[in-house]
Amino acid sequence: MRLKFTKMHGLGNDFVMLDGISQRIRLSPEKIRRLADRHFGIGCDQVLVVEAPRSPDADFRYRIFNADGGEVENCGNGARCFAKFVRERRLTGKKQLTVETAAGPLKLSLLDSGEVSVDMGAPVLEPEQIPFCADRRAETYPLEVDGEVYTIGAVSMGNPHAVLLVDNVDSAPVDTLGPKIECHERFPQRVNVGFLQIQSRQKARLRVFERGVGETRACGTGACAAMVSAHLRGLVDDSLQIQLPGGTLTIHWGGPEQAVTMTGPATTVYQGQITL
Ligand SMILES: N[C@H](CCC[C@H](N)C(=O)O)C(=O)O
Repeated sequence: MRLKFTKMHGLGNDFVMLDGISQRIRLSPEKIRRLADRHFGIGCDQVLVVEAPRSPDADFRYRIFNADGGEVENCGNGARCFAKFVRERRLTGKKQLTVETAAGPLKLSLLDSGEVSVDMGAPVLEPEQIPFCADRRAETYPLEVDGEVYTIGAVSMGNPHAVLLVDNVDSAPVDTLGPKIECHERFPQRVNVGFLQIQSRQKARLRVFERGVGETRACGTGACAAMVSAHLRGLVDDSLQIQLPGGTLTIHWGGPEQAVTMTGPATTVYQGQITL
């Protein structure tokens, strides 16, 4: 199978973008892993496949696959890259888009600045919907890992996130604690793990160990989940600048039942073809 692709990134969280409208795409988990492999394939954190919408209310549908081959529900950085991708490929002339994802519809706006703003929908906080095993909904939960108890927030942005507060992200145990929490038994579908350093009520730093990938240079849904968890704990205002290793996202959330808005860049790196 010969595939045309576009390599893109959102703050260094990188993607192989595939137009599934003008080319017929059949991808097994093994083929996804091959595309994502940084030595035997193109190399990326996620593979995104753009398709025609199933609903008349949407402009497109897009599917998201982690580097390990698993399909997931949502991808914030990917949503921004998707919006730029469909404009650049002239699949649409619109600047306001509705896209179907496995987590539901997202509304995206291409801004004159070149950045993209995404209405990420309202966070999900009920443990069984995250999913996370807990007796009741709370702002924070104790989580035991190797005999030590950590305090986490648990939030879904369509995909599951655990959020830990740290004094300094540079010294956070991302590589050691990240994978242990990713596969913790209380997260039956595994989980993305965010390490959040709050600098003020308007600024924070974040590193994310992503489910199915490992640490990435940025995580859009992770930034949204971290903001929600910090807001629930009364630690930040309604608008937060989050600095990730790859750059900064602006996240806005007014409180429970309200949508989270994420704004940031999307970058096209190159186009190519691959035979799988
Ligand atoms: N690893 C995530 C999917 C990609 C999310 C991330 N790249 C973003 O920008 O939100 C998961 O398994 O739920």
